[in-house]
Amino acid sequence: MKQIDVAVAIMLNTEQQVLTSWRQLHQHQGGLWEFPGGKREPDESMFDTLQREIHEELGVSVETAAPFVRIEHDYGDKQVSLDVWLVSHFTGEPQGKEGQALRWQTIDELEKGEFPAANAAIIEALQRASI
Ligand SMILES: Nc1nc2c([nH]c(=O)n2[C@H]2C[C@H](O)[C@@H](COP(=O)(O)OP(=O)(O)OP(=O)(O)O)O2)c(=O)[nH]1
Ligand SMILES: [Mg+2]
Repeated sequence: MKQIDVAVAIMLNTEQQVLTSWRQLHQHQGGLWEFPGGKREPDESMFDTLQREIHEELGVSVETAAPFVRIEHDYGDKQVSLDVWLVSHFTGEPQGKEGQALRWQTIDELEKGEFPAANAAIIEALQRASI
């Protein structure tokens, strides 16, 4: 089974809110909210992927991040391995560089039903960790 490696960013602002981004309808799992990120390219480390994707999607630079949790999920049409990072420092103001809507929410406000199924485990881990 071929798994797709995905780097995913939990970006927090000074009010302890997390950034979520809307997945456009044409994308896999479109019409749902996500934590920003994307697929690893050959020869990249997961941290390289994280920095590249966050720069492409939001126009900001990830300075420091720590691995938080890894989630494997089978959607039937695609198998993903989500490498989730807690981004402790970034520079710049996030903007939807690909036309996607962005919003900031507290961890308590995150609703599993608004995200792809794999994200339920991420949201549980965040709520348990009380970051
Ligand atoms: N970025 C992101 N992807 C997620 C999340 N949850 C989840 O199941 N996924 C899945 C959906 C996709 O199958 C895959 C990530 O793909 P992506 O569409 O972000 O990849 P990408 O940025 O490289 O986009 P593209 O070049 O293929 O358009 O992981 C999440 O919270 N964030
Ligand atoms: Mg993406």
